[in-house]
Amino acid sequence: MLRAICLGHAARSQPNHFKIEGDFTGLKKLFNGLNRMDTKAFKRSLQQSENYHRKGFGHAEEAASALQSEYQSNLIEQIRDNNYTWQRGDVTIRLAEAFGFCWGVERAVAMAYETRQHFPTERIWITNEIIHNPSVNQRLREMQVEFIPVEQGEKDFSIVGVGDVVILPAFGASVQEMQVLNDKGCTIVDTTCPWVSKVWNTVEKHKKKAYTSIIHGKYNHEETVATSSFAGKYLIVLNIAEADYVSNYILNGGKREEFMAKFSRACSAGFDPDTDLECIGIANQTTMLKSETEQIGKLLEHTMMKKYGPDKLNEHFQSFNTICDATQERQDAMFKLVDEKIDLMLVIGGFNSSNTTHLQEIAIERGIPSYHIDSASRIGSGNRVEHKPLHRDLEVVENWLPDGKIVVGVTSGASTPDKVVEEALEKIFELKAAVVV
Ligand SMILES: C/C(=C\COP(=O)(O)OP(=O)(O)O)CO
Ligand code: SF4
Repeated sequence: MLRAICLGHAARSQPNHFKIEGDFTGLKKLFNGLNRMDTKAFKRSLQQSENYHRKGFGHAEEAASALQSEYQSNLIEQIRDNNYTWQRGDVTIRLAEAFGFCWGVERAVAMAYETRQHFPTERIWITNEIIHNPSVNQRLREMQVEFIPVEQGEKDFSIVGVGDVVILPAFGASVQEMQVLNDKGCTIVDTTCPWVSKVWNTVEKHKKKAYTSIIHGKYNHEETVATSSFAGKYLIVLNIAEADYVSNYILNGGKREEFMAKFSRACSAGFDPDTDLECIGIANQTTMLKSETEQIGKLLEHTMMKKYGPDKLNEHFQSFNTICDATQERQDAMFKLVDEKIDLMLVIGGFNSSNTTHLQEIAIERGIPSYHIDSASRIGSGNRVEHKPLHRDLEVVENWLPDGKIVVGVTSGASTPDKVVEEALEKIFELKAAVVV
């Protein structure tokens, strides 16, 4: 119940001489709701527009065959059929049982190819990388799909003309970007993976109940930028350490300025940690480390239970697991692979690929020497590799392949074509053969 308390005669000359006391939650929810655009309604109306496409253009077969010839690999098919094992000379390859292109990536890239075929002469744009793989993005450039230019950190949409076609990548796009493109009257081809849209639905549910979405993800990752644009109040936590900091603030309070400095780029406008963490819902970027997402969910559930009591938990906490199946399968396969006797691990995928980086993390946690490369060109002659150690810049390592017989564990991220994996394996076979000579 709300109570208006008069602050007394002296305060009457001031505009707010009444202090409101009581349970503000309902009122705050109402203001937040009024302040924000109805993103759900916007999306629904966009989907009904004749300028909006998310189901391809009837060229699925041609697109599938282009993908097959450009990205598939016979060698990798053979290794799959040979119980994920291959031996040549001194090298035994052990391939993870789930790796490479996921369903959502194949779907998005195929749609981009279909778009080119369907609009052979129109100018086609993409709002950012379609997926985090350099060779696939390069292929789109070669097909004259242009990337929206970025000026001083801001995308410049003024370059897009009325009749142009704009592809939204597999990560999706922010609701503001969609609105700009829709207002311009462009043809929008939406390749957003449905698993990503599922996360948007989750934060919409939080928003409807005026819960703050706690998003486990990277605040500047394209998917999380899009997801947070559909949220009401939100706070993005990168890892368990940040979640722990938030939990501690909820339970014990803390320095507001320090909190705001820490999350300045990772929270919604006007976020107030003292009032916006009373009711929270959990969501996550689809490609985070599954175990960490679960840990964060449990930690915040316990936090809210401790603060409000078990019987009030449902009023203050909501959680839906939005890690996608492909991410789970690739991480589970990696956990299986690192249990084997492996001399070194090769992790192949874009350096900005979140799911690939998490595969690398699993190998490193087990103490296996692990090399993250984005293409076969990183493997040089003379037994050297240029790779990206976790959270560090590129490094060159000499003599990375040990002498004698070796077992190499191999995995690749959800955005890595099998062809790239094959090229890397061929380089390893070549190097080891040269060492023997
Ligand atoms: C498109 C997409 C996943 C495909 O792998 P990506 O490597 O492109 O993306 P991410 O792991 O999120 O950095 C978003 O779920
Ligand atoms: S990793 Fe998951 S969410 Fe991302 S594109 Fe693939 S299937 Fe979709």
